[in-house]
Amino acid sequence: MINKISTIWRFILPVLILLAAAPFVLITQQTSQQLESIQADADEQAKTLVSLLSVTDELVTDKADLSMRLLKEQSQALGEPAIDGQVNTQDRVVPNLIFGSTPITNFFKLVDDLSSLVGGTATIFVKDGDDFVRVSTNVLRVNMSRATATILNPNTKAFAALSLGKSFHGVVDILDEPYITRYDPMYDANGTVIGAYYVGYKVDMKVIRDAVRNTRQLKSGFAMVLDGKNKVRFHSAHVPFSQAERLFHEQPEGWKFVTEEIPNWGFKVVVAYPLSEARAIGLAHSWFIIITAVVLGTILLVIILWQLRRLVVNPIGGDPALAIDVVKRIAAGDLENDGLEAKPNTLMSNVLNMRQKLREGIAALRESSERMVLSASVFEHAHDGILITDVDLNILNVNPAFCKITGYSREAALGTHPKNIGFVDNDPQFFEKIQQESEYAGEWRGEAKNLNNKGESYDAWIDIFAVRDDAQKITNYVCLFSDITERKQAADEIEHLAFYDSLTHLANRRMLIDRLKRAFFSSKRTGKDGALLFLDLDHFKTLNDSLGHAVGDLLLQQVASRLTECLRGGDTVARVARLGGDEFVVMLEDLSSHPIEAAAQAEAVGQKILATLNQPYQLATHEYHSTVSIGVALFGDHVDAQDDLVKHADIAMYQAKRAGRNTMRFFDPLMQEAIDTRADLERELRKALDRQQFQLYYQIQVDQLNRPLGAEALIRWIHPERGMIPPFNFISLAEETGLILPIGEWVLDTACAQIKAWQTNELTRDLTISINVSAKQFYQNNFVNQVQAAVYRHGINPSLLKLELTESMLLENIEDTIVTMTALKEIGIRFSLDDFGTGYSSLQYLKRLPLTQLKIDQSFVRDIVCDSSDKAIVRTIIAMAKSMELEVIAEGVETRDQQELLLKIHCKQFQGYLFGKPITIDELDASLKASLR
Ligand SMILES: Nc1nc2c(ncn2[C@@H]2O[C@H](COP(=O)(O)O[C@H]3[C@@H](O)[C@H](n4cnc5c(=O)[nH]c(N)nc54)O[C@@H]3COP(=O)(O)O)[C@@H](O)[C@H]2O)c(=O)[nH]1
Repeated sequence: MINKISTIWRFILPVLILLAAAPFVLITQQTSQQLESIQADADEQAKTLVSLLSVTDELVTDKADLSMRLLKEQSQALGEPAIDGQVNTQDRVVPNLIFGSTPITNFFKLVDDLSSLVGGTATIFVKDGDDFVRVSTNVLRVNMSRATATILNPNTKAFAALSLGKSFHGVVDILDEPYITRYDPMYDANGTVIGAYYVGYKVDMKVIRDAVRNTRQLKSGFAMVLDGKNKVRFHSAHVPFSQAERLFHEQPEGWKFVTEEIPNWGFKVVVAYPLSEARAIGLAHSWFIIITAVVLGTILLVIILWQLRRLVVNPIGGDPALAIDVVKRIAAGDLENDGLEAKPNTLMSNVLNMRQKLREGIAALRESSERMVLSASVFEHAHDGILITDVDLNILNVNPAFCKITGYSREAALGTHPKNIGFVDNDPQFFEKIQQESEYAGEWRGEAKNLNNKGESYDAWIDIFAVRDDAQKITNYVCLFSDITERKQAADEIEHLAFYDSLTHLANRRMLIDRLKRAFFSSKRTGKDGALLFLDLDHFKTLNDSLGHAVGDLLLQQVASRLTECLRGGDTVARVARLGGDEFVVMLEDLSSHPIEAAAQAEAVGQKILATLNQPYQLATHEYHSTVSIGVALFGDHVDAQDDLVKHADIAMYQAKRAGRNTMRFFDPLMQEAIDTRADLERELRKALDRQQFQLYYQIQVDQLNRPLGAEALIRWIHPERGMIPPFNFISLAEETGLILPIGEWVLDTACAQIKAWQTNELTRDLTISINVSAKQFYQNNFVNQVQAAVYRHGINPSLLKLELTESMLLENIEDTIVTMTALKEIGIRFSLDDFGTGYSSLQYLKRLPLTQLKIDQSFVRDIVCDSSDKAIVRTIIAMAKSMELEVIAEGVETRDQQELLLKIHCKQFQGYLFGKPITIDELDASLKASLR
């Protein structure tokens, strides 16, 4: 229905109906008004005609009254009326009426005088029996003779009144002419009616007749005057008499008759008109109103339509009923797309948009609710534990699997922090890190050790991710986890079986090869060497054969555990494997990049193993003594395949067997020789300190005018057989063996003693001594105390002692370095940064070190004259030192050209062969004496 009739039409239709009905109502009303008006007009016409007659009546009646009075007065002037016998008149015998003595019959003077005086007619009647007979009259017959002896028509009202002794006043038709008459009874002296007086005036009907004749009611309507016998006396001229008479008598329905009675006369005035004409006139009158109403109505309708469209339909964007229908359907939950379209930016378009959005929203909600139901189901039934926290990691919800895995009830978990219920027990800072990192990553997964509610540890696979709101702000964390303890154990077991020896639980050959691959790769990347030690127990077969395999197995197990034990906590990374039988392999990584040093490190480990495995074994009830032969191959022995390295070590092991067992051999003979030499050197070095074979040489340091500033103390080993051994040949060995600590202490003490000696001489008391400090020495816990003790012991000015440190050693642990240097600086000790320019010092770090001096490495000085890049580096170092307010000393200055160039670029301190090689103190003192004098 709504679709069939639009709201506009539903609005317009009643208006149109009203507009259409209005003319009918108007016509009806107008016609009815017109009919009433015509009716009133007819009434008015009738009344006017009546009043005309009434006026005539009044005028004539007054005249008749006056005439009657005069007639009586004049009669009575003659005397009292009486009857005196009879008299004959016109052949009729009638009582003889006399006034006084005057007979009245045929006495005409009274009546004629009256007529001549006031007009009209007059008559005196005598009563004869019941009749009233005219005895004196000036009323004429048709033949113009006086109408004496005629009687008053007994059928008239006048006769009836007189018979009763009453007067009569009214219109009487006399000879078809209307007369206004007055009849008064005449009494004799006894009061008996003996006769009657009459006066009458013929009514002049001309005026009335003319008025009636000219009367026209509407077009066909007319007026007429009827007498008391309903005889038409006058009628409108435009209507024939017969028609007027017929219409009056027939009184047809289509005609309206208005009748007015004329009192006294018995006449009536009738105004008649056809109703059809009245209606036609009403209709004619209504046309203007109808047309006006239709025009105004149409204009009104157009305005209403225009405004309706402008104010309602256009903003709505369609039929309002349609919009209401759509809204109702939306309210009822019907959001189906019915293909409706609307102009943009209208209510309808917005409603349709809203419906579209609602539909999409509900679809999304439905989908999300389905997902939520699914999620809830997953949450409840998941085998993995799930916990949800707020942004501060307070637990908001946990699932049943959580309770099953952790043993904590839901109530116990809610509101608490995961770490309070044993999550990631292996990393106390874990959740802080997660929170810090989640801003960027938002997701973390991996293995962790958790504790259950009984405090038992279990392996968990944890997957944590952050949930963010629309503004990408983290609102929650969700943690999914599973207990992988059993899985891990099974995997570990499988791995163990695949990669480990079941008897000793050491790595097997497969594992060894795999680790070797990685170690090779790492060695190539870092440049650090590695070694493989191939171990074979001596005479193991004999043990097996004599005491049985079970005892043999016991030995193997104890060897394995001793190997593991003795290699734990060493300086190098060591991994132990059993290849089978009595063969073991030890892999060493991160050895020195220097082959000899690497070999020495490997040799040291080998020696340790030999010593460890040499200890007696308790094999069940048997005490047993075993030895081992070890073959060593270095990664640097030009092998690419891991198997080759194992073979090399195996070959070396056989060499050890051939050498008498219970010993170690290197695969490379040269290496073996170097190792042997080194071993000798170490033994010698250990004795050297006790035997005072060390001596300090001093190399002078000068200013820009070649004046002595001090000297660098450089150690020399004066070997009784090998002669003077330079520091290059033994310092690194001393560092590796730890002998550098007593050696360094000796250097410090000797240098302080020398400063003290110089302090006693005025010429040398301001000279400084620089000593080289190795990393091991510097990072001793008591190094600061050591220096301080030496300074106090010798009572020297600490500012004359300069410690030379290298960049690489300082940066090993910058924070500890700063602490140590600062403590020494507080004592008054000064620092020189040795070999400057060869390391990768960051300015940022250098700024934090309390340095006094930068020592430009001799490698830059060597070619400074011919190599522009060296010159640029040195210039930069000098500029940088200046900006940091540090002194600069150039070492290795051998030529005058080098010095001059360095002077030009503002280097003011020098050390090198140009000024003097390292020499004994005696030589230096002699030289100083000469130059300072
Ligand atoms: N921990 C300790 N280390 C020490 C000690 N004494 C020395 N050393 C370290 O040995 C390095 C080598 O010293 P050395 O062989 O004595 O060489 C020094 C000079 O002889 C040499 N030099 C000096 N001037 C010249 C030159 O003009 N030409 C040239 N070819 N060589 C020259 O330079 C070495 C001094 O170097 P530096 O120490 O960097 O100033 C030595 O570098 C120390 O690391 C010790 O007691 N303890």
